[in-house]
Amino acid sequence: MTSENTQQPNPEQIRRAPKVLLHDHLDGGLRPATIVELARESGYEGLPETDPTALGTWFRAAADSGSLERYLETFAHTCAVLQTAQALRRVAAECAEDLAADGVVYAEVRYAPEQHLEQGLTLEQVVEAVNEGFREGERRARAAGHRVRVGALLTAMRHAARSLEIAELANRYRDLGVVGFDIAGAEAGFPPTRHLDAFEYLKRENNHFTIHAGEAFGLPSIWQALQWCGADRLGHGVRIIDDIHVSEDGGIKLGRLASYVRDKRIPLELCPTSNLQTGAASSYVEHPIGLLRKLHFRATVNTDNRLMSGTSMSREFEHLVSTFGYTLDDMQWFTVNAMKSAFIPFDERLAMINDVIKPGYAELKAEWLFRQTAVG
Ligand SMILES: O=c1[nH]cnc2c1ncn2[C@@H]1O[C@H](CO)[C@@H](O)[C@H]1O
Ligand SMILES: [Zn+2]
Repeated sequence: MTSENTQQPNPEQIRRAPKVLLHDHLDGGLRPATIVELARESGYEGLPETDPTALGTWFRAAADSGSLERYLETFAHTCAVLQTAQALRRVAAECAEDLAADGVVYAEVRYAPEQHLEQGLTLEQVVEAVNEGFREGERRARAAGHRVRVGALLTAMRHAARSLEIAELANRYRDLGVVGFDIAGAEAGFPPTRHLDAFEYLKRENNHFTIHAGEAFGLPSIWQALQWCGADRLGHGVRIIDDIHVSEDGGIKLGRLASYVRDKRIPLELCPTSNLQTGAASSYVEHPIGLLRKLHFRATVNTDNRLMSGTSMSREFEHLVSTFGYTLDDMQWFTVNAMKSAFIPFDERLAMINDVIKPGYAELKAEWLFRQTAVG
């Protein structure tokens, strides 16, 4: 007699399972049909395709380039149609709705306010429009029978010079819909220490931040993000694998940095599909998440960019379940890891774990007890 716990969840169970998402870009998750409509309304003529299905395919193919720099070029089109408060509100609302429909119960969604100023919005207007959109999306999700809570992370672009200003913005909107700060963009040539003043400011304010590090560039980037900048979490951090040595007899030795990351329970915001597109990993089976999970790193599963990567939280888990044979218990482990690592207060994280996540998995795990056996 085996219990359902040891079995792999099917796609429908994966979708219903409560999931927590820490690394998702607002400008990387638009619905293709919405991009087409927004481009038409705003007169943007640069779209490579105007049929939504073809456009979705174009984004996935263009992002599947083997290089982070080329992956990032595709964001020119999504940012181009996100220049008004109305567009930002709409896309944020749809984001919350889509996540909720996919079974996400808590999400931190990031975007760079400085990329939405081309038509005269102020930084504050950008943040307020996105916040209103998230609240609207949460309400619509609830009306459709789903519950989701979405917090915003404000991103500063690492090649630009506005990080202190964006950090101050994140601090001003703290407890008003913004839960933290991030830096993103091309990694090679733009070390996080360029933005030390922003990180030091946030630390003095007792605020939270994550840093994209260890995606396109390796250990020095992770080391700087943690030991110079003081990041609470690592955006990707997947290259920590370079400091984990597996010998031929299967023995495993962690270097000093990998030990630190594991010992200090530094959350890794892993994004498997995105990594395959940018060349940070070559296949799901070779993706470091398998080993990092075995070694009990604080690993979490994320989408990065649902549009460019043609993915969702459920799809990421489907790949992991079929590649590594993960069970509902593994899914719960990743989900609890993510909830523990969120930037909302401890009591709220604990309540999400105890009152939402664990009961949700218990319910799914108990289903086999009530299965119907054949009659006659
Ligand atoms: O995986 C990534 N690595 C680094 N930067 C990224 C990634 N995905 C998106 N962005 C960048 O973050 C900006 C704000 O959301 C996006 O416009 C994109 O340039
Ligand atoms: Zn990212």
